[in-house]
Amino acid sequence: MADQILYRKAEEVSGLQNYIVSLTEEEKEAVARIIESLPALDVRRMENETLTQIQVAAQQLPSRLVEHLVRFRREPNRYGVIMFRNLPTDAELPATPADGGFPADKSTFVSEYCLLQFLLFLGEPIAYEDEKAGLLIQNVCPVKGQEKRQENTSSNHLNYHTEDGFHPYQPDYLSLIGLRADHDRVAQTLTASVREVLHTIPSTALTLLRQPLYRLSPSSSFNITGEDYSVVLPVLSGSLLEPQMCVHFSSMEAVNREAKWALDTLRNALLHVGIGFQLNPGDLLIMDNRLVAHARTTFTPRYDGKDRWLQRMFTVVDFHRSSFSRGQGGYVCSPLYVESIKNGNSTSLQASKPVVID
Ligand SMILES: O=C(O)CCC(=O)C(=O)O
Ligand SMILES: [Fe+2]
Repeated sequence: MADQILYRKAEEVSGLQNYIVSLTEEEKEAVARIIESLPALDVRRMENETLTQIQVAAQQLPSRLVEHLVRFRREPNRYGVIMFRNLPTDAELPATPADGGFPADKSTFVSEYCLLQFLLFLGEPIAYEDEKAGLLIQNVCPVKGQEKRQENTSSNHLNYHTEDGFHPYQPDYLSLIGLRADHDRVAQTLTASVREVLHTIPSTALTLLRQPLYRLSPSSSFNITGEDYSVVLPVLSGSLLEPQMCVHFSSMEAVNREAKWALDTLRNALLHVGIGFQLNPGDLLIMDNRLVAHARTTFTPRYDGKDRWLQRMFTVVDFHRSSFSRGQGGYVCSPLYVESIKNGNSTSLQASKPVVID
């Protein structure tokens, strides 16, 4: 069932305005000039050397923007998000990919370069072979026939979730850049931060939310083959006063009634602090995936090539932790595989296939 939609528009949340950074025309030109100096990108084969060149070039970004990124990484704000507006955009765009896949006919790379330049200040890029073909920069578009799915190819309400929270190497940061708005300009990406609600949650609920009492199944965007699988996790972890949160209001189930009560309490609290961001061309929203859950409101696609189109990229702060899964020099985690635990009734997801080095 879809969550009841309750949110304030980002422009109306006064404290958030410090973290909505609109580029001046000079800053926009400076970003565009850096991008012009960079070669054409092959998004399907991003070499380490290419990433290094992009990151070196990004050191020339206007210092105000760099300062915002550095501060966000060091001390995330209570909303767990930062947004940049008025970024340069691609002069021409091909049709919005009908299948949400790679747009082979996109011949300029302004949106990709904006994502990469900004996100490389927030860790190392990461992707997953079982999701969106392991693309580092993924396309988020409505797909015909998938309107009601709880994944980003849908257009009905998408419930709050932590991105890939079931994955051992889930993203620390998740970013979305707007290429095309929806026709009616109604789609809002919603965020809800644990830091906004923690003080409202009774301590009994907090204690339960810190226990591994929550079963989480991978999202349907992940092509994991095998039997039924899930992981059992706590919802809150880490610091008592500034915990991390992992939730999913479609694919997470509490294992008993008390745990369900605690999750419902958190869910209701989050539903009251939602913030809505409309992602127009040139808008970049960066979320700390450890602090915020995100969702999306309903919109109506026309499947006419001009539908809503976002691009998405993930980063992690500790890249080494996933090195076994990624193998040498790569940023794509190898497929998860499912291993039954015969003595319990459960299954568990294993980190990855071992990497074979010739
Ligand atoms: O469409 C959106 O605004 C967000 C979709 C989403 O949850 C995602 O791409 O991770
Ligand atoms: Fe998502």
